Amino acid sequence: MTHNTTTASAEAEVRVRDLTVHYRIEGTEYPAIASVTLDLPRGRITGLVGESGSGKSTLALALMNAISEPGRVSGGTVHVDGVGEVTALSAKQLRAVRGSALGYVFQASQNSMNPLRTIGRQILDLGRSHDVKDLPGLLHRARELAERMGLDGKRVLDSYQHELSGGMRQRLGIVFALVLNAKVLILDEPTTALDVLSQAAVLKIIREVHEENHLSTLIVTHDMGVVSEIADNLAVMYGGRIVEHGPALELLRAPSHPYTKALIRATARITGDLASARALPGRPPDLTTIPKTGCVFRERCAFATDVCTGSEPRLEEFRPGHRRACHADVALVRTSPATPKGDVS
Ligand SMILES: Nc1ncnc2c1ncn2[C@@H]1O[C@H](COP(=O)(O)OP(=O)(O)OP(=O)(O)O)[C@@H](O)[C@H]1O
Repeated sequence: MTHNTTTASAEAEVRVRDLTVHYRIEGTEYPAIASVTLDLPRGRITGLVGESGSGKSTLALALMNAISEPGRVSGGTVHVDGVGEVTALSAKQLRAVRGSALGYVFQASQNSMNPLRTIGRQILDLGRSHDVKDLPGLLHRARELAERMGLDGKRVLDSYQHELSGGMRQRLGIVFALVLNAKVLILDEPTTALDVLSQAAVLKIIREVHEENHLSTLIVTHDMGVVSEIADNLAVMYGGRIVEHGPALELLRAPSHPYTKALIRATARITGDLASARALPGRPPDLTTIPKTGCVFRERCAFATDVCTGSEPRLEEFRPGHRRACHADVALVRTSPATPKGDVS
């Protein structure tokens, strides 16, 4: 692991402030993420974790201003250095920025290639749509990246999507995200189609390319094992909120939010002990059941008191570069063996 130990000193390439996204369901709007404030520092990999439905993909899409109907960005800002305010860009400006300044691999993007064109032609299309002058150079870089991903570069560039396995397409998704030399890289579940060995190899390459190009990288995953291997900083989401954010090692060793603690305990690869790994009890809320007042985690939290029903805890820094949103005492959460409430599944 090559984790840095602080979030505070690095310069932020991406600054998200009070970002809120609503989805409309049967005529009523519900917040999928609420007042998210987060910096993605240059040269750092930030892991975004949380159970299914916590709002991770919505946040990743909102960073690119790519939320579509029935959703909308209803508040807040996303500032990217060298690009400006992303939520204020026109559709044309957005097309130019996506892929070039902002590289991304969205969930299931291994299924979203053009079935009628070879991968090489699609790389050329990408280059042309971003006014790349040196197209042979672009192909060369794509081939080199593919080879670093453990693929036969020439073969995959000459292939059509249907000739490639899910794992190969997933690696190529990462090649597409990196080939235009983006400064910000957003990867949503980049290794889910890979077996554990390939996953480790691809994570290593992401880390190398990230360091060579001094990127700001966000990796979205529900897999704490993935982020424990690669992330410098971690942001933990629950019910559309960031509930803890700080240096990865510190957060993994001494979680200070009851939800982070439960999430880590449920991950055998981190505890290193299958027998001691405990399933996270209870279920996360969906959009219609997220509490409107108080702490969103209180119904599953072993530390909840009356104050958690009455007021929502703010995400506040309790030591440099480490923030959490919880009313309970930090030391108590860190030292107590308490597990979350709920019906053990
Ligand atoms: N297009 C949509 N219309 C309505 N609700 C949506 C839409 N997309 C997402 N949601 C809801 O918004 C909430 C957040 O979803 P999101 O996909 O961002 O979570 P996630 O943490 O990325 O989950 P997963 O790990 O399963 O992808 C969920 O309750 C989800 O059902």
